[in-house]
Amino acid sequence: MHLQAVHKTYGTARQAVTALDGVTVDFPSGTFTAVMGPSGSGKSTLLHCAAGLDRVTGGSVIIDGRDLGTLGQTELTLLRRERVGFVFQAFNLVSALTAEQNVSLPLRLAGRRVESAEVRQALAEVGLSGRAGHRPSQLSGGEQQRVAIARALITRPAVVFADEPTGALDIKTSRHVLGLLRDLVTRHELAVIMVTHDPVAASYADRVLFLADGKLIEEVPGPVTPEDVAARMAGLEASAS
Ligand SMILES: Nc1ncnc2c1ncn2[C@@H]1O[C@H](COP(=O)(O)OP(=O)(O)OP(=O)(O)O)[C@@H](O)[C@H]1O
Repeated sequence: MHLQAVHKTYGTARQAVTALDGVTVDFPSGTFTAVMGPSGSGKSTLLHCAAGLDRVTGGSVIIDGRDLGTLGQTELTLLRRERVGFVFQAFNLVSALTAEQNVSLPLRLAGRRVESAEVRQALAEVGLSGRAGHRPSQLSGGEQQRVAIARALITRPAVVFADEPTGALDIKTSRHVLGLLRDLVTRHELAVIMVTHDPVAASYADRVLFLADGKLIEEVPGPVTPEDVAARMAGLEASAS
C-alpha cells in the first residue's frame, strides 16, 4: 500500500489543525513497519487515514492499486472489510462469542461461507488450537490478542493495522505477540503497520518511521535496536517540547 502526499486537516479556518502534512510512504507487502513519534505527531491520524477509516484532505491512499479517495462509502467499506485487518490495544473481541466465533465474524459480515477448517487453521496459526471454544473472559490477555490477530487474518488482507497491539500486555506476552506478528508478515506476504510508543516493540519491525508535527521525518531501516529507537524518540520529544 502507498500514501502519496497525504494531508489531513481537522476543522476549518482558525480552528484548523494540520495533523498530517504531506506524508509520502510505501508499505510493501511482506514488510513490518513501526510508526513512532511524540504525542500529537499524527500517528493515529496516519493509521486512520491509511486504513480508510477517515478521509484525507489532500493526496491519496492506495490499497491494492485502488485510490481510496475515488471510492464511494459502500466500496470503501467493502475494501476495508476484505483487504484490511485491524488489531487494537484493547483486543476488541465480542465477549459473548467463542474464540472460533470471533475469528469467523469478518467472514460472516462479508456474507462469505464459513469453513470450520479455515477458522481452526487460523487459530492453529496463532497457537490456539486448544482454545477454539473459549470465550474472551476465559482467555489470558495474550491469548485474546492472538484471537484478534487470527480474526484480522481470516479474510486474507493485504494490510493489517495494529494500534499499540502490546499496550495492554506484560513484557513476556508482548514479546510472544510481536514474534507472532513478525512471522505472519513473512508467511502471508502482509504489510503490517504498527503504531507504538514502545521502543522494544518497534525493534521487531523491518523499519521504523518517525513522525513529528504531521511530517515523516525519518525512516530507519531494520534491524533497529530498542536503544537506538529510544534515543531517536528522546531527541524528537526534546525538540517538540
Ligand atoms: N478529531 C480531531 N479533531 C481535531 N483535531 C484532532 C482530531 N484528532 C486529532 N487531532 C489533532 O491532530 C494532531 C495529531 O493527532 P494524533 O491523534 O494523530 O496524534 P498521535 O501521534 O496519535 O498522538 P498520541 O501519541 O498522543 O496518541 C494533534 O494535534 C491532535 O490534537
